[in-house]
Amino acid sequence: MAAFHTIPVIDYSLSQGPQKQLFLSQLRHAIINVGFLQLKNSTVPSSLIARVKARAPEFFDLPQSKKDQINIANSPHFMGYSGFATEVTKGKADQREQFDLCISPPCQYREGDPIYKKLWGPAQWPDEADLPGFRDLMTEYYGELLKLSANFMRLLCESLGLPPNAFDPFLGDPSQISHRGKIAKYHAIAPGSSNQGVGAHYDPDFLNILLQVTDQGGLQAQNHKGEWIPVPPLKDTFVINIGRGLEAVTKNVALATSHRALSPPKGTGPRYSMPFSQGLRQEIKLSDYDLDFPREILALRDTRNDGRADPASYYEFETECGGMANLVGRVKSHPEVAVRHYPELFAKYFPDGMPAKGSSPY
Ligand SMILES: O=C(O)CCC(=O)C(=O)O
Ligand SMILES: [Fe+2]
Repeated sequence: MAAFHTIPVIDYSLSQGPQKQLFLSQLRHAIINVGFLQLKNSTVPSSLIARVKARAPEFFDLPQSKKDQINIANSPHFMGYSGFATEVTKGKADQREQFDLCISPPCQYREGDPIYKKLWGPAQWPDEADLPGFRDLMTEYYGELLKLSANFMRLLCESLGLPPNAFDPFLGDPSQISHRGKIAKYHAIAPGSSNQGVGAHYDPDFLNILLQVTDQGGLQAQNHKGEWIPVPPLKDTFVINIGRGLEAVTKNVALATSHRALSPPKGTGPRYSMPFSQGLRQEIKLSDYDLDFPREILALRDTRNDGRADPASYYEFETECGGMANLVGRVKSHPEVAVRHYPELFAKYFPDGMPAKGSSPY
């Protein structure tokens, strides 16, 4: 299979009518050979997308003291504000600020439970008086994304020759699953400084649905030859990409693809984006499942060029249950949270203590 040079744009509305088979074949190609796609005409109303885009930047305009009050380090659930350039990817600081938020059931961890049960719990929200209506708007938006991702998962199964409900064991009761969203602000490149908005990485979970809030571009996906292919912002369109969890459970049929975001060029203003990651049951060990793919689907996987230009960062999905794999991923990227709330994991993954600002062994 030739390396991809564009990101497929797929029309969700085709899946709801007589052209469903065309939709499924386009989806199959994107999932097996690219690992990225852009979904247009989804079920998320464009008026809602417009309101979310208009308000997402407001969080970052709060006074620094207000943002610091809901710092991510307060939260065992890794929810809240991460200051500029505090997150590190592949040893280098990402030139972005972030606000991690979610819709989540209450924290279910009880004394004696596995530690990963602590990972899920409520977001830290800014005061209602500071951003009136912001929390309700984001809650409405994530509710719509959840509906979309549930339907999209069923279509994804069908595109790979599986029954539409093949992923139900991983997804469980939707009201008991926590999903992670975030708003990221990429600052324009300062003279002489790095243009790493977020460094090359694979996403951990099942499915990631990203809204590019502003129009500068900068998101790129890497093909197997190592070339960086732009994922341009398109109106009312979501970027969807496969995570390492879904790759693991499909025995590599679905492809997780390395990607990165470059900082916006000086003079174009900050770039904002909103990644969302679909959660999955914490107790489940993905490698215990053997999905029954038709032979022709496995043949598509086996004839794909599987060389990876970017060595896959390891997410423990092959050896640990989903909750632990996710927790370890969060610990590695947020040692400031781990040192306070997960001291044993911190000691295991950071035996030399807290890394200097702007550096990390991962
Ligand atoms: O902001 C973007 O365009 C990409 C963000 C991303 O890949 C991530 O946060 O995992
Ligand atoms: Fe990502």
